[in-house]
Amino acid sequence: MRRIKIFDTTLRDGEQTPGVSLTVEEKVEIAKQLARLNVDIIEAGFPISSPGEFEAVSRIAREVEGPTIAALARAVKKDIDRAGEALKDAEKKRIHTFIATSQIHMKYKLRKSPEEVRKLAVEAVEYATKYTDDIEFSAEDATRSDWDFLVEIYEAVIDAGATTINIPDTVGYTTPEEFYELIRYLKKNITNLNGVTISVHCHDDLGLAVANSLSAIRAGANQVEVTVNGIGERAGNAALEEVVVALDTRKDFYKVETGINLSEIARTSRLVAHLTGIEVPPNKAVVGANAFAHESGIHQDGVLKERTTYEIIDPKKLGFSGSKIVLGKHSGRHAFRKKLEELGYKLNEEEFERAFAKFKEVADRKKGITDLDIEAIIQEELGKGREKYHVEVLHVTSGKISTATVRVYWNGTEKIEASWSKNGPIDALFSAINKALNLDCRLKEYRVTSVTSGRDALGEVLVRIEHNGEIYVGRGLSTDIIEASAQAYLNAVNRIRR
Ligand SMILES: CC(=O)SCCNC(=O)CCNC(=O)[C@H](O)C(C)(C)COP(=O)(O)OP(=O)(O)OC[C@H]1O[C@@H](n2cnc3c(N)ncnc32)[C@H](O)[C@@H]1OP(=O)(O)O
Ligand SMILES: CC(C)C(=O)C(=O)O
Ligand SMILES: [Mg+2]
Repeated sequence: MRRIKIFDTTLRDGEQTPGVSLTVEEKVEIAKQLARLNVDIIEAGFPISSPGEFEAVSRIAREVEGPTIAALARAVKKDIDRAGEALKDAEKKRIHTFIATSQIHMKYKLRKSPEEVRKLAVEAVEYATKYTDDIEFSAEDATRSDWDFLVEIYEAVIDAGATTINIPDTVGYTTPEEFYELIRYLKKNITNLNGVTISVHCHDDLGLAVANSLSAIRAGANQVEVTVNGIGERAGNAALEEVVVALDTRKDFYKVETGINLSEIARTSRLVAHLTGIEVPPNKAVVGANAFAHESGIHQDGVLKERTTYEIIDPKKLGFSGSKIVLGKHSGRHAFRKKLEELGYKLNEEEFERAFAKFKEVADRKKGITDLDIEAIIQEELGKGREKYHVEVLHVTSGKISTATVRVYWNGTEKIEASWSKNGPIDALFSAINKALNLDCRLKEYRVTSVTSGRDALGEVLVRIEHNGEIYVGRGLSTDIIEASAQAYLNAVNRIRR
């Protein structure tokens, strides 16, 4: 099978993500992880850009074993010197030099003619041979450049010593079909390609970076430049994990392979998200929190019976713990039953149906159903009809000292009133209930969640109380948080005094 080289530019283009700046230590840590992931080339940075960047590239060159270490340089001697010096100690080193070739860039940014640009490119590559024989040349903004000018400049830099020619879609402008044609065109028309690596570098401005990279591979490119989690300038670069996992999953179609150690993908993604501060969106392919999560009943049923019904990638193969079944309003009985089994509940059919109906009712109002919610539903359903105590909140004041007065009913008719003052209204409320019931228990957890939005939002209160060493869960739901708290507390108390 044709081998595709993975050129990781997380530490160079990825660090160009607005708001991201990695310390030397952080860059070294990511580089070591990239080596464990087994990328072929690590673009460690752009040494001329700052002393810290120079130091980071030098440290990576010295400390990271395995991949080739690359450094970026404009087609400028002082940039190439800094890159060459920073790479000095690398076992395998590459200088990556570039210059823009599109009319827009040459005319407005560089203010140079195509002839001058070609000359600078050739001189840069020749100069870089002073430091290494592994030289990559990029024609920046290639996809908006004249195709025949590209052929001319790539031929010239290959003659000058370039061993990799990179075709960047710098502004994410191309499409899979057009990029395919461009790569074919270059392969057909560049006359001195013998053994030279064809690389692509795609940006995601139109959301096509991965598709364009895959299309280029089909057209014959044998190196892809990617970043972990797809971070990078503007909308980012082609995501390493998406390209690599697509090639692996659709090996039947692409018929190529990479050297990536797939089981390191989850760890690498988490490390890069953590150190850059750029969180992975939940719906992101391959590494998003939802990439292997199933919420709807039909899918959950399928996955529980046979994972591959709704999963084309095995999450464990990428270093994730496995698929997730997330309970929500779209879930069905199979998933609900599985969750009850996991939580250790054994319900008869009638209890199960009642609990399931209640679960659907709650899920309609609430975004995320947690294990605690399920526990509360089950306890409430199993205890239905056996509620001994009810509470009425008569009065609550809130201030420096808060006071609550409650009336607690039992056995339908008996009632007692009690008041208590404490620092906060909820504390006063729970103490008043304890007093009315002559109860000794401690509040271990108190949670309020808004289950709907707007001014009349329903608040759900969940309490865990401890009594004689046992934990009891209670749940209350109301538009009034005080009311919901009292209900939740009594709900737990009813379990104690069943
Ligand atoms: C598509 C890409 O991702 S390219 C990489 C982009 N990454 C970065 O720019 C990050 C690091 N960059 C930097 O730290 C700085 O821009 C430096 C150190 C490279 C240069 O800084 P400065 O000398 O202050 O120049 P500045 O960045 O303002 O302008 C860029 C200059 O380089 C020129 N230039 C841009 N690309 C190239 C190139 N590939 N080859 C030669 N010259 C170039 C520009 O025309 C401009 O020249 P001018 O000063 O004669 O007008
Ligand atoms: C330096 C080059 C390869 C680049 O990042 C781009 O063109 O996007
Ligand atoms: Mg780029």
